[in-house]
Amino acid sequence: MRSSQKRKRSPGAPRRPPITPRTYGSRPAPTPYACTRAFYDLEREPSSGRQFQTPFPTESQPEIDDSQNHTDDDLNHVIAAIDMKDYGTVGCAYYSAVEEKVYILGDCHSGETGTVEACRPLYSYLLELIFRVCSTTTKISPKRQVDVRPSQEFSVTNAKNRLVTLDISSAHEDRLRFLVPQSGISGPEGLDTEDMGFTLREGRLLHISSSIDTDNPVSVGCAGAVLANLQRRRATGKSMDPIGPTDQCPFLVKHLEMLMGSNTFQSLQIIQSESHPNFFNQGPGTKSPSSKEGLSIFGLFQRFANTPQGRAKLKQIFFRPSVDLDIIRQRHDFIGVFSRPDNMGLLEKMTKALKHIKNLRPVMTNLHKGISTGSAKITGFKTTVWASLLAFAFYSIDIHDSLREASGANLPLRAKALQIFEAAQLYRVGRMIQEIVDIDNSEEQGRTVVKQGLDRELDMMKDRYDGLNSLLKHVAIDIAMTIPEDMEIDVNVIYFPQLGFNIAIPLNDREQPTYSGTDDWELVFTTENRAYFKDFRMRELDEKLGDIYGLICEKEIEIVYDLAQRVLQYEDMLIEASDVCGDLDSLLAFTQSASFYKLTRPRMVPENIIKIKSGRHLLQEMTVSSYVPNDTLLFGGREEVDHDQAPSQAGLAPSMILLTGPNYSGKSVYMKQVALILYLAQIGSFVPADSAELGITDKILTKINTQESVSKLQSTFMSDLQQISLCLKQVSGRSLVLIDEFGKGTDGNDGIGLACGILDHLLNLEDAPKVIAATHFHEIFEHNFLAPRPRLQLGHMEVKVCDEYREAEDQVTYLYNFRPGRSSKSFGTICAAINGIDAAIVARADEIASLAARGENLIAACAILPREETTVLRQAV
Ligand SMILES: Nc1ncnc2c1ncn2[C@@H]1O[C@H](COP(=O)(O)OP(=O)(O)OP(=O)(O)O)[C@@H](O)[C@H]1O
Repeated sequence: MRSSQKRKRSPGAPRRPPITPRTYGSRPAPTPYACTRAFYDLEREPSSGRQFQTPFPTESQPEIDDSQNHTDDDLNHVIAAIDMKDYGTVGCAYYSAVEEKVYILGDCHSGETGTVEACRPLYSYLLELIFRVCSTTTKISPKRQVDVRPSQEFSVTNAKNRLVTLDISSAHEDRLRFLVPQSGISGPEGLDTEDMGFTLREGRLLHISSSIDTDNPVSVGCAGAVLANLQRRRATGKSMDPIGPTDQCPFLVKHLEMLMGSNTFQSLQIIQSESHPNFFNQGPGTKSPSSKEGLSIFGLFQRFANTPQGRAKLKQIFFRPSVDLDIIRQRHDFIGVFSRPDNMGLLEKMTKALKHIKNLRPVMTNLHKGISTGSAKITGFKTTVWASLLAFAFYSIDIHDSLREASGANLPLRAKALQIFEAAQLYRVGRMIQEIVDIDNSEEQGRTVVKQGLDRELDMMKDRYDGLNSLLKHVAIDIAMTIPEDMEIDVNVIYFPQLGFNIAIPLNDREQPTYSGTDDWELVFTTENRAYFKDFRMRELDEKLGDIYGLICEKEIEIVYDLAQRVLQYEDMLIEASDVCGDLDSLLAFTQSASFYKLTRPRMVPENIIKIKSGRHLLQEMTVSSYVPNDTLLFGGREEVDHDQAPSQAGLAPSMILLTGPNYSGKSVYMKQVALILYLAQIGSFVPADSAELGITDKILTKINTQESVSKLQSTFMSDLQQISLCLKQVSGRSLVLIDEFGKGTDGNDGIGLACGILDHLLNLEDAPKVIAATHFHEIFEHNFLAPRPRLQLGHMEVKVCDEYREAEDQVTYLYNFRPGRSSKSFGTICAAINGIDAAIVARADEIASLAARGENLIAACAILPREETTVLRQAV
């Protein structure tokens, strides 16, 4: 607080002193997780009754003396490694000793970025998942042991080094030598791989890439950590029995399997993060390069989520489509209920309320921190804490009331939310805060201010403090009067908490006070441009009022601390309520999307079927003026099919649609549209179609859109092969496989052969997956490489062709209708013309294509020189 006086001038307005925050309370901040990396050793109950011992040295348990022989207990081990990168991606891999197999999960995203805390549910989810898998396969309940390992064990480079040393990677070594020939070396048979210009390591790495998707760096790092652990165990095993046969050594790895990959997410544009256009745009404290959601299906839905926890939940749902019919139906029911016209008002009320709701997890952490530390920043936070809590209580009551009112709602989530909101005592928490905290003043002053009328003593102190303004003004005038009249000096009287009252006099050019007062003035301290003195008046004020500000703060801290303790009694319930707001928000986002994008409820059925009427592609339909919807019918598996369901061709029960059609006719869009409809249905959303009848699909496997990257070792064709190899390894009768133009990156005959081989294999599987494939290899049909069969349906995307297309403006009209049967042409040259390729080049391409079609000698034809060149040559001769 300060009062300023200039000699012979009117006094300036006094102002309050800056707030000095203080530390108060003694409650320690919650300890964050000690680390982000952990091992989980899940050992099933030993059959011999031997005591469980951890192979890892931990504080509580010394390293075991594993001097006993390896028994069946070794086979009971499942070793899982989990890691989180600081931008919210969790990876996981585990080893099953009984199967001698390492499973690698695809990288998962917590939905929230930046904190270990945010990933906690995902950690637990993954762990529970593994735990459940282990228990159900053996029907024995596992025990767990956790160990924390150094980060180097989780590095991707180390992981790759370990993966290439596995026996499985060397199985095809004899073939690897032909994969990457060095330029200039032709690569005759018998040459060593190193002679061929690529190392054995690279070759093995390529082979490994056909089993696992190395675009999941966190999970691949975890696999490395699991392998490191197994290596240590084997070392112990060898030391026990140094001459024992190695194949009897436990903890061998003979198989690798990737459980889910990121490829499908990218190729279907489900979730796509784009790097921030400004690479250096990384705000303070940002731990990773910033990214934003690009054009994606998730982006279309995310815009309807209002809370941070709702957005996080939505992302989790998008990353984890369900195969549980009950879960899917419950979500569909929820959307159905809140899409009803009589519930529209409630939907609006809830979404409005959700806009004011914050995620209480960080709010509660700040409440703890504010109580234990109380730096200036934290004091600022506290204001937000109370405002957020009050808003939460207030608006959650609105949501609670709307849920209660909702008609026709027999929904588990509604029941759960009502129960949680009631248990959270929202009224009580809200009233407590409202009675004590002066929210407006707190925000203005950047600290928690207690309301007037709550504590008499505090009110009196505040009155006295407020009266200081006029008191300081008068004192400043008094002092100014004692300064000689010829000196024009600014005199201020300033109150600093802890330092008390001081006279402030400006410094001159020589950094000396412009006035030093009378004998009783004592210089206390100087700053850059002022000197501060105490005289008898200041000492008197110090004595009478000096502690007042400190006393006010202390009293307020006491009251607020007490309030915080009372609120923290409801912490768990409030956090649950905040989480359930996220659940509601995510499903309400689905509900709003359903009405905004005109989605309909799919009928989820137990049969292995995809039956879509007038399906659409959500992203594509936004980019074209009029989108043409299409139907789809596919049956997977081996079960008997109700042939009435099939289209006009009686008895046809296709598990595969093989699409042909000109370039640009909509083949890729069609196949992606089917996959997306299925995907949306299985995350619990309504779908873009007039109607859809869908059976549960366990995986969507894709060979679409090769992503070329300089950081990748593979060529385009190799990458295609690896994608298809991953598909074939993971496919089941319940899967949907999309194959877009496989085999185009190599010699035509090889490509056709490989494509036919793969399609034939998929059709012949007893438990056949549902497949949509697109190809430009018309030779497949012309030479009958794929025998017709009921499981195979040929289809094409319709186009209207003008015979004299060279002259006509619109040579090909794309109708984008899916039609049964095959198309005979690719119209590649017309596409080239449409896309701006020079007319002369297109004409020449047409000429060569028609010669080839007539079976004429292309060499002779190409040897004919153009007329101008012939003339020039004649003249030269
Ligand atoms: N059903 C549709 N309705 C309207 N426009 C469509 C439809 N399907 C596709 N398109 C348009 O056609 C374009 C090309 O589609 P798509 O990439 O699927 O063709 P394609 O047959 O796979 O081509 P290519 O064989 O060259 O890969 C799309 O970008 C879109 O603009």
